[in-house]
Amino acid sequence: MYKNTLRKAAHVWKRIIELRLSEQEAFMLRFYVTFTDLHWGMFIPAIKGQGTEQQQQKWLPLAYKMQIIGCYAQTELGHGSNVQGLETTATFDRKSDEFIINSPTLTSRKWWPGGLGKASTHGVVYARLLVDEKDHGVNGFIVQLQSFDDHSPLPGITVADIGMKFGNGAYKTMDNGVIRFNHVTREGKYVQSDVPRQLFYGTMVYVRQTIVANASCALSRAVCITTRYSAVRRQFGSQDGGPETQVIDYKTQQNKLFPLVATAYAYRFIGEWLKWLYTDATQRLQASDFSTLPKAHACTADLKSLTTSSTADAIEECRKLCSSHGYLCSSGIPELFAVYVPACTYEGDNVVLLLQCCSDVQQAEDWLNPSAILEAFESRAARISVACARNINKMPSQEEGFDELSSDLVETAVAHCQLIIVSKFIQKLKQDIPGKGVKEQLQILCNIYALFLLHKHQGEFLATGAIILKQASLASSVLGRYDGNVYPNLYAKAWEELLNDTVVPDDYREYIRPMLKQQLRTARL
Ligand SMILES: Cc1cc2nc3c(=O)[nH]c(=O)nc-3n(C[C@H](O)[C@H](O)[C@H](O)COP(=O)(O)OP(=O)(O)OC[C@H]3O[C@@H](n4cnc5c(N)ncnc54)[C@H](O)[C@@H]3O)c2cc1C
Repeated sequence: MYKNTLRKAAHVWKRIIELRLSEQEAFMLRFYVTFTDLHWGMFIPAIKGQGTEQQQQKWLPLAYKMQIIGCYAQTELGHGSNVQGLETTATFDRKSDEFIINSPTLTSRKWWPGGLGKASTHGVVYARLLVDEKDHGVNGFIVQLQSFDDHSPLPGITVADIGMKFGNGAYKTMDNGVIRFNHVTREGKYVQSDVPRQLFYGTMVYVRQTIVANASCALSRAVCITTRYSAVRRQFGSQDGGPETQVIDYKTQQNKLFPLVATAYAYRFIGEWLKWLYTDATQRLQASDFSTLPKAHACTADLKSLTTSSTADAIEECRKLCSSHGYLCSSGIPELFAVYVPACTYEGDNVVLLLQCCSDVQQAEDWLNPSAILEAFESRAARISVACARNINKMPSQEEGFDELSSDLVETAVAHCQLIIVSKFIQKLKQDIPGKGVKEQLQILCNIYALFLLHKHQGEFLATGAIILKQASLASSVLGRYDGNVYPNLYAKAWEELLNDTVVPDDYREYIRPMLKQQLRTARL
């Protein structure tokens, strides 16, 4: 799969040059090829957004012509969301006038950057800048990773692919990588950057607004597949040998599908608005006006979180709406889901982003009181049931009422079942439960369950902004080890990856080298 991606990337690049495509046209063509995603999607924007003029003049022409391939190396084995916790160091050595890049611990090794494992020759590496033992915090450094002669890692660098990922193809076609720097040096002179700190946020705003736009694309594909199939699929309802009912005519199907179709449109418009917001903020930045940047930053972070979470859920919902056939890879939905779902994690974990943007959201403490939980579930179930019953009574007959309001009935049933489960859980906790500490743990689990539902159906509850983490299955996983020895095992497991049998990918000579070595005079880029 990786070889095939390299082949496609090389071909796409050839066509971009032959057809003399503009940046926008080239973007559309590359959209379907993941291997160079990070080069164009993060490496170049990081240099454009954070580099000094001198740095841009040096690196951008090389990057635009793909004479270097870059990645964005921020996340480490031990830290993702907490960027301030990064451990990689860049120590300025006055004697040699160099930065020495080092991974002092196992957890400091870069872990995840797309394109790092095999393809990239360079990376924007985020590291703590140490000058005369003073820590200047996390800064970006352009570091050469592979030799231009044979693509082997430069001295002091250990680099590999991190291993198989979720899905059938999806991100398995990308060499997300791990890298260890052992006192790596490069020539360079330390110059205090004159680029305003705020521009760092400008890069994030750019990347996140493209993610929001992509949410609409992914969701549109899912609802398009589902809507067409729902019109073709027929189940039940045949009268006198006539055709069965199209499943799109069932209210329950409509109730789930139509809001998703509407959402795809809503996301498209919000994506366009964010693009405008970004362009406006960029123009102002050029005039050293930073006034709109905080708003643009908050909006893109918040909307990135909201749109990617709901799109991932929506694609899965579409799979269910296509039922068994949606589970087949040939439906296109499983692959779409596998490609899409990490958007909830990369460029900022969605929960963490929401926490950043909604600091005034109410806390969950009040809901830890069982009677408050029960009251809320009871009143919600009662309100929905009464409303539903009233609406059914307004119909000419009960049968027609049940048919027309089937979605409401499903909602009522769900609310009622959830009330039963929560109340039984609470009831159980009033009894004696043997085993030291077992009751306390069950109490926590009960709260988690109830608060998860409160959060999921917050529109119905008019509830709080409490955030609940879903529990993942931990069985036979390097993450869920009984001994907690996660990092060494995660790290060791990566080296079992087939792609890591050779340091330089087998296909380097065929695809990467020709791309890096070519002279691209005809390109408009
Ligand atoms: C497909 C893919 C591609 C990627 N590409 C790149 C790349 O090119 N370059 C790169 O540098 N990185 C990349 N990443 C890494 C990505 O940026 C990180 O995964 C992301 O920042 C989240 O960090 P983490 O995975 O370490 O999660 P963690 O931060 O460890 O989060 C674990 C859990 O803790 C929760 N949590 C964390 N902090 C808080 C808090 N303060 N309050 C409440 N809950 C919290 C989170 O919500 C989450 O549920 C990629 C990841 C993926 C999946």
